[in-house]
Amino acid sequence: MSVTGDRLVLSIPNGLWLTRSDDEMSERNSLFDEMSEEDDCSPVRHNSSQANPSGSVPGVPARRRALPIPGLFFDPSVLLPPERAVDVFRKCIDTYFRDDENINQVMLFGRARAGVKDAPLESSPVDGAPSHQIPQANYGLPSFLRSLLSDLESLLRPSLPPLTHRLLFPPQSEPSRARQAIINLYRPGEGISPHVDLLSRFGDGIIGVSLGSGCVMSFVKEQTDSEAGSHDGAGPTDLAFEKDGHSVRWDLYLPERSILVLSEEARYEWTHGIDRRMEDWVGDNSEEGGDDAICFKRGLRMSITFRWLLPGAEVVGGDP
Ligand SMILES: O=C(O)CCC(=O)C(=O)O
Ligand SMILES: [Fe+2]
Repeated sequence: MSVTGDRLVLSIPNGLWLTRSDDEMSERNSLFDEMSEEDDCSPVRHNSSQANPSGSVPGVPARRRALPIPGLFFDPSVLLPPERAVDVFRKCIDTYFRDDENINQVMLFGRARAGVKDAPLESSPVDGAPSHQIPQANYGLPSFLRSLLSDLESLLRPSLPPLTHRLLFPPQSEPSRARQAIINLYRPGEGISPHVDLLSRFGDGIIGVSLGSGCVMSFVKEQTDSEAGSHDGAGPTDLAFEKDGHSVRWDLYLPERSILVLSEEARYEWTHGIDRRMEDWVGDNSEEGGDDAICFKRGLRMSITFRWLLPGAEVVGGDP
């Protein structure tokens, strides 16, 4: 692990926990799982009621559109423009991952806004104000991530409830907050164990961007005895929904360039994780009730996740 200015770079051998020296050892942060065996899906289409000819267990096909989980926002039609996605992906690879294939995670820290005293002198004048008085959005993050956040702010505005949008992109009048960007790189076959993002470190309102390749993300919620009993046999009929006695699970396909927002119940009460697989079975775009699935082989995937650091948690990477 090394700290360079506002940048904390962690080198994590595949399959090991990201370990910390503080009390968060007991909570999950980012555990990458790697497949030990090669798996493959040769056919492009698959009927979910049949066995997968490659011999792997396809499970239920994942869903492609928003899940009925309060606080989870996902619109498959809201995508980063292709050139922006390629640009950010390349920039991250070149800057953080090119020289060491063992690095699969990088954390960066910034502020939603620099206060007057923190604002860098070189910020460009806006509305005629002297440059040293201009609060700068996402100060501390590299410029390509600041631009990405600005794109996300515009892209998400029409599809998010205003309060959720405000949670992610607070107005200038609100006190400055520390933001973390975590960049995860997944080679095909790798995943991340089901987890809830650290409760002691991160606040509400998480944005995740998928780049390079899609993958299925699974959401699981443990049920109380009364919930388990009351829904007996009456869960959603959607194929991507699974329920056993004690938990419910939804699988959502995140295509490359897509954007996921987790807040409230989705952030606090559901785990999210990515199974380690070489391919994903995804429901086709036909109307509800169709059980055809399409196999997507996983490629090199990068996710960029933006989260709020709780007060006091900023010290992790040094205060910008
Ligand atoms: O790769 C992703 O999209 C999720 C990453 C994640 O959940 C995390 O780093 O906490
Ligand atoms: Fe997470």
